[in-house]
Amino acid sequence: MVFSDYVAMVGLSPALTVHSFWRVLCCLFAILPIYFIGWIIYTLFFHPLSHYPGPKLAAITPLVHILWDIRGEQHSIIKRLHDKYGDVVRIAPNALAYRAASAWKDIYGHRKKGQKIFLKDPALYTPTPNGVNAIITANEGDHTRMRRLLTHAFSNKALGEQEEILQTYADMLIEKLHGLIGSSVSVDIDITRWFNFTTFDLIGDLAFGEPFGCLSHSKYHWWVLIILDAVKASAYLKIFWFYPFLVPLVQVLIPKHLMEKREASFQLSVDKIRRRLAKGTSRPDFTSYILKHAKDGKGLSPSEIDANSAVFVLAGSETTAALLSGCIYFLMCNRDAYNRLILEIRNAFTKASDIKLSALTDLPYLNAVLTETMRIYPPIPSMLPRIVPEGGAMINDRYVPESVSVSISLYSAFHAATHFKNPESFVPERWLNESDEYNSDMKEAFQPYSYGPRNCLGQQSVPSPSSLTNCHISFLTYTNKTIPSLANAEMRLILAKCLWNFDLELLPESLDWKDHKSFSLWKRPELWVKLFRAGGNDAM
Ligand code: HEM
Repeated sequence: MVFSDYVAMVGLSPALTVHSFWRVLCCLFAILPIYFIGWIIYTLFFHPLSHYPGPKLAAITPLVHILWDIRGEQHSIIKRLHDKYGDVVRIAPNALAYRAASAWKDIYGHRKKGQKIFLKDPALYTPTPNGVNAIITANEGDHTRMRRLLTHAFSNKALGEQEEILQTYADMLIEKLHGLIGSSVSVDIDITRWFNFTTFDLIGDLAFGEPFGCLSHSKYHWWVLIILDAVKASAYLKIFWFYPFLVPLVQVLIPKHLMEKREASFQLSVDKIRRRLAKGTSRPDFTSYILKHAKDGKGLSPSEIDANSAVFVLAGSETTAALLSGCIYFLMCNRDAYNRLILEIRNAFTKASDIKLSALTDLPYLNAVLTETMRIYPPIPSMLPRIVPEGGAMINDRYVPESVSVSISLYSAFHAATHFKNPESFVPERWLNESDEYNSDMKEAFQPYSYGPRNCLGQQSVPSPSSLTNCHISFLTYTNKTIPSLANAEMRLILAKCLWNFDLELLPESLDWKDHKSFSLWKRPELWVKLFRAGGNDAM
């Protein structure tokens, strides 16, 4: 409907109304700058966060930090800001980013009775494309129900039953890599793709009862290729949280291919989980645990099962694949660490079939290497924003008013010189008590799996259901040899088998590999290495 039609319809004199329309428009144009100037003065000088340091432009508009996200630079920019301004930085009109160790407990820790919890910031945690919340985005009540149910799939007992599945994919990887070398002395490979193949196939089997077929076909399944684009779409979706009036422009503002990939990746996981549910078998995958409560009313609804399965695949594959790639890169760049690890692994096992999960917990250097990789190259380098509850809260010994979005930046906290000596150096020894050199490291700042009731389910090991309500972790959890977990078990097994079977050398094209972008997860480029059969490289 054009303006004149509208005028005719409401029965106004066209001349008068056109005149009024222009007057209203002119007034609007006059008022807008006044509004914006007023907003800038308020947000910089009178807003409750105006005393927090940070870039002025970011304090005025959330668009600045959305731009950091969209450009994949959030992790490095926040680190630079912390180095410049200190442990807390205002990164948006209503958002603070922390790096202090105490903020873990203040923001993410378990609450005392009567204390309100910090809910996940809905600007980042959007429901899956079916509009349903999975465990990662669920509200408190639904989260407790889902976590209680799903925790059983990650118990020690479950892990024991799942070992066979883990071994199958680790062995398939080794067999494929041997096949690539064939009768040659060595082969040049992009090792990131092989780790991706393995962790996606493995988690596909655990979540859906069928792998993605990446290892068997030696190529990416389309789902794996688009998954990071699907995550990237979420960075764009944030714009609509801050500016809901832009929703009608969704088609214009978000690249169409990103939205399509988000939908397609979700639909594939729905198809796969439906196939798994139809089989109804009792193999020791996640679904069998979910199905145990299907009929007693305590279980997940079909759409919750869809949503959670998609989350499992993403949470459980990209993270471990990133860590393994990072681990190989830092070992290649630090030959002393590499040689020490090779020695530990090869001395521990005389034959490949001896490499069992239980035996791997006894290799301190292996665990120290994985932990140090997690520090220097955390698989989730970004922020995990939460909303300060009603009444406000003390964070890092300072009062923060309610409704403010607060987060730790994992990358920044783990790279802070105030927390770790030589933060940019790869030093697995800092996690072993061999000398006093790294005693001053503030290890409490290091929580790569997050902290408190919403920490990572995949790192959690649950001895008995009675301890479910008190499952917070300390950094000891993943260096402590007595506590395996799915994430640790998988990474130890794959890394140990690779290094027992092969020697590796970094190729020149990947020397600067570590400098890349992140979109909640890393956008890993190819990592080119020369692969030899163990002992087959005379130069080593
Ligand atoms: C190196 C490996 C891993 C790292 C560093 C990691 C890290 C994390 C982090 C930081 C969170 C908190 C996310 C948030 O607050 O938004 C999380 C949550 C989660 N992770 Fe992991 N993760 C890893 C592996 C896994 C694996 C193998 C699985 C298995 C499927 C898994 C499943 C989950 C689930 C289900 C959640 C949501 C838990 C909840 O909200 O209660 N993760 N992970």
